[in-house]
Parts: sequence; C-alpha cells; structure tokens
Amino acid sequence: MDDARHLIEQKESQGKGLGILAVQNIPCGTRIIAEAGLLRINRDTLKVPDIINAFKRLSPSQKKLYLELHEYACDAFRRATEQEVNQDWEEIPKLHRRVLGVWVANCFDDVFLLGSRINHSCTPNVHFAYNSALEKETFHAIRDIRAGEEVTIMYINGTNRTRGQRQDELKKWGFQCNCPTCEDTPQGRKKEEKRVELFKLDQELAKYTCFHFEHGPEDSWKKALKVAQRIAALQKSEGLLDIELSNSYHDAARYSAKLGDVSMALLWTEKKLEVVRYCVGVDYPDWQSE
Ligand SMILES: C[S@@+](CC[C@H](N)C(=O)[O-])C[C@H]1O[C@@H](n2cnc3c(N)ncnc32)[C@H](O)[C@@H]1O
Repeated sequence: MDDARHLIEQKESQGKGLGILAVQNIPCGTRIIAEAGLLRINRDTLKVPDIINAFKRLSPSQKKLYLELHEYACDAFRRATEQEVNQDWEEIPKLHRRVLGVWVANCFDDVFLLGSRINHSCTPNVHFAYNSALEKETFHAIRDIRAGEEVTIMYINGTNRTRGQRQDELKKWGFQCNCPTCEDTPQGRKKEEKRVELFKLDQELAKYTCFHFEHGPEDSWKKALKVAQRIAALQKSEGLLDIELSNSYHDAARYSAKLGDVSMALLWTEKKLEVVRYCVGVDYPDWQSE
C-alpha cells in the first residue's frame, strides 16, 4: 500500500453525511490516500455521454460502489445537461440521472471511492493533486491532524476569497459551509475579515503582474514584494497552508530576485519548496520544476 489509509476511517460527520476522520494522529506531509480515479475521462473534451459510457465500462462491483456515493445535481448542472442532450432532465433515464448526479457531486479530477468521501472546509487540512507518474490522485496532510479530527479538502479554487464568493461556488454541492471561517460568530467574522483582506491584496498583486509593471520602476517591485509577503503571512497565520501559500512564496522570491536580493530570493524559494513537498510529495513529477 503506497498510502496511509489505515490512519483514517469513513464515518458519519454531523450534518455532512459521510466523511473521513483521522483514527490516529497524522503528521503533516503524510500521503493519506493515493487512489486511481474510477472513470478516467478526459476532462478537457468532456461530454455527458462520456460520463455514462465510462460508468458502463465499470465492473459490476465498481458500478455498485459508484452508485453508493453521494448524489447531488444542482440546477445549473441539470440545465447545462438538458441543453447538451436536448432533453428535459426528468426525461433522462433514472439510472443515467443518478450516474450524472454522483459524478458532479464527487468529481475532483475524477470520482474516487475513498477520496470523494472527504468533506469540504474553507481551511482544509488536506491537499489533493493528480500525480501523473503514479496515475493516481494523492491526498496529503498539509498540517498535523489530530486523532478524531475530520479530514477536509477545499472543493473550490482560491483561499483568498470572501464568504459570499465561496458560498456561491459551493452551491454546486448543495450545502451551506459552516466551517470556522464561515460561521456567523465573533471568531468567524474575525477570520472572514482576514479573507476579505486577502482578496483585496490578491487584486492589488494582480496589478503588478501586468506588462508595464514588469518593466516598471524598482519602487513598484518593492511594493509588490510587500504585498506578497503580507499575503503569505496572513495565509500562514490563518492556517491556509495549501499550495496557494507556495504561490505567495514564489511571488516573494520573484520580486526579491528583481530587486537583486539573491539571499532573500533563495530563502523564499526554500519556503515555497517546503510547501510543495508536503502538499504533493517528492515523487510528484513536476516537483523539480516547481
Ligand atoms: C464529495 S461528497 C463528500 C462526501 C459526502 N459527505 C458523502 O456522504 O458521501 C460532497 C457532499 O458532501 C456534503 N458536504 C461536503 N462538505 C460539506 C460541508 N462542509 N458541510 C455540509 N455538507 C458538506 C454535501 O452534501 C456535498 O454535496
């Protein structure tokens, strides 16, 4: 077994259906799951019949397990499907609707019998990525996880987003997130203030990546470096230890290099590589180029 799934169990998670919980302490960087996807469809050219046909290719036992997964087809997905197949959702055969509903609720690059049982948090403790050398999706602990704690991933892209933006995207999965950052409590609101700041800083940094800035005065690079450092510090203090933290370190390294500060550029790069290492593992094929 090339993962550490003995450290987790599948269990009811209050208000979320099934979830994955740690049965023992899990150190940061542990590859908890390495799992091949069930359907193996090319997502770039994906069409509705591809999903149905991929399901048909499964063995009888795989089909049974697939159909036991959580099902949720949001309105937007139903409407898009109707348009594509030129048929009302209710007219689509019941089994096909179920196959599609399971696919859209569980697809993170692909559908996984174990990985797809992981629930969402806006401050996740696990990062998932496709490792093309292993031909498997890997799920790594991005901080130490205590025994009994729920294992979580982030369903949406981007930690540096406001509650409204996050909840909007999560509608696809049909639930309202109540994680510590989303909960309407004094602590939750405080955490949310930091997300709003991160969102604004992200927008500010985007200004610095345009052509004029790239060839602009040194003063702008100093400002950009300050913003990148602030983003990284906020992400770290808020427990946002995902691959996006490595991007912030990457930015800081880039601006330090532009300013001719080689030792700081190296330091930020080392920090970046540490994050990449615990998020995807050293056998990640693109690791060297990260
Ligand atoms: C990929 S499945 C996760 C596993 C699922 N809980 C199950 O029972 O199989 C996604 C579904 O889990 C539930 N879910 C995931 N994260 C949640 C959260 N933070 N709060 C409430 N429900 C959540 C939602 O119903 C969502 O559509």
